Amino acid sequence: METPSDTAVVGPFVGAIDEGTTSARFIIFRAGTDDIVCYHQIEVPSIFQKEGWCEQDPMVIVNTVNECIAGATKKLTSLGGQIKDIITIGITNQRESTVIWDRNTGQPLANAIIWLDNRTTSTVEELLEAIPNNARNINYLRPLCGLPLSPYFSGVKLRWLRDNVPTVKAAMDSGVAMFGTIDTWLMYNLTGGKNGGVHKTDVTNASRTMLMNIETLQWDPNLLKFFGLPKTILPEICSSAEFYGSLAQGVLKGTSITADLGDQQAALVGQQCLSKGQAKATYGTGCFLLYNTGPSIVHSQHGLLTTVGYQLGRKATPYYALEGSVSIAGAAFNWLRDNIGLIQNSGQIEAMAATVDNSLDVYFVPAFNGLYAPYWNQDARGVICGLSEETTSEHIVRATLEAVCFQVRDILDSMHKDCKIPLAKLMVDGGMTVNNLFLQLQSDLVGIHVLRAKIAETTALGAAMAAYKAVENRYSMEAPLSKSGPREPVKPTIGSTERNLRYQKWKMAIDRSLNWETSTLPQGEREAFDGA
Ligand SMILES: Nc1ncnc2c1ncn2[C@@H]1O[C@H](COP(=O)(O)OP(=O)(O)O)[C@@H](O)[C@H]1O
Ligand SMILES: O=P(O)(O)OC[C@H](O)CO
Repeated sequence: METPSDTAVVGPFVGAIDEGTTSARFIIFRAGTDDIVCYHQIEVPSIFQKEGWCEQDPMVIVNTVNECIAGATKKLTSLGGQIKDIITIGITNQRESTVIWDRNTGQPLANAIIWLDNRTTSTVEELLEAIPNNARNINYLRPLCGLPLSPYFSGVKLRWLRDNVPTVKAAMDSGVAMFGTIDTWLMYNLTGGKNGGVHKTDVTNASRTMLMNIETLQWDPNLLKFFGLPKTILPEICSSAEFYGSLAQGVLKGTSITADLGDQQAALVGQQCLSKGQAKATYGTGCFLLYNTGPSIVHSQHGLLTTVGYQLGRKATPYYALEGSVSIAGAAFNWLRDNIGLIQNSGQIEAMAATVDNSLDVYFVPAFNGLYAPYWNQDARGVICGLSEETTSEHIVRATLEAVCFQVRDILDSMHKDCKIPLAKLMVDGGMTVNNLFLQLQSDLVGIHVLRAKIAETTALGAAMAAYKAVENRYSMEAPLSKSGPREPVKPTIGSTERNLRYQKWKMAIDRSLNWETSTLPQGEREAFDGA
């Protein structure tokens, strides 16, 4: 007869903290495998103080992660597992979101400015004005950091904090300010906070700040000068897989942290896109497509980001990626639910969209906070075009799914132009990929094989794999994972003529959304409008 000890889960285990935009989770994997033993997940609320602003409370983020650790380890114990068998943990996080705190008190000086936050459009304008020869070129810093000037990145958010929050400016001037992306903030707190907490980040997160030189992988004095930021606030840049520090308290006191990666890069690792030419797309709040360019830095000529993919060890070769970032993907459905009331929950989306054969020529560009790749147009705003008397809610829901697919086509076209080799298949993961119709539309509208990940938690898996690699040298990241056997590709069912016609219409919709915020009416019409 089976006894409890026969069924108890057995270590070694590796833990992964995944601190995403909408929720935090702590997931416990069987070491070196993609077997999830247990996990605990809690939503993290965003604070919307003003139009275009998006913040989170840094202390709530830390407390939520600690609760997730407590919750998951409790479940591990109830399964008969031993907490001491968690041999190490990795951290993965929403990127670019910016925290600044006081090194004496360990307390935040402001709420975290979340990556989606659009308050810094005027900061971008001011920075553009500072570019020599009146060039106003958003790509001015690309050769140094691989990124265009955009409200998206941490350097711009930090500059806004310096210019608009007097206590931050004073703390920067007096040398007591510390800056971190969410990984750094969490690690500082988990390893002791003001009482000896480490101040570190990894190359993937640092590559999203606009402050790191993409070649040297060190903070760049010219970039710091451009943004007017002091070096004293910055964490040490480490590889993505090495010893960072040990937890200072709680049930995991003494456990080492041996990995740190931005969430999209962690998903690249978790999807085992570890060779040049492999790519993955993660569809959550936004959508992020990363294409592994190997050890070479490819500077995009077509609106993509050059970013660090991973560096799995202090002496390991850094791998780079081209990234296409879409700020609004699944978030468009949250808007349909919360602001418009067109759907009640995400479970309805597939069935509703499937009741119609097509979107009846409706095109929806959900450019709520401007358009990211490849347009980088912070003044774009959302449009729904092609409405007719026959248009129903179902057509709009279907057009919303298609909007994500077309945005991915925009990115893949740019990748093709930058890398010359068309992508044969795309690994996909994230919340939207439970939707089978969506995967079919993605395959149809791009003309590519789409392969869904077999485990949903590829991001956490990537962090766990990197953390294990740092403590177990013999572990091969390419080793087959039990759940990652051959995946059934979703293949295109429409031809290129239809695909290209639909894409031309999408481009027309994009034209209508670009520069909306700064568009002015012709003089006569403006006066008539003002007088109305
Ligand atoms: N069946 C579905 N069809 C389309 N979108 C979905 C579906 N289920 C969830 N989503 C979207 O996926 C997103 C959540 O995915 P998730 O990967 O958890 O996001 P994140 O990591 O950004 O928090 C939500 O924006 C939601 O609207
Ligand atoms: O938390 P996610 O999954 O929405 O990812 C956010 C990205 O890292 C932003 O760049």
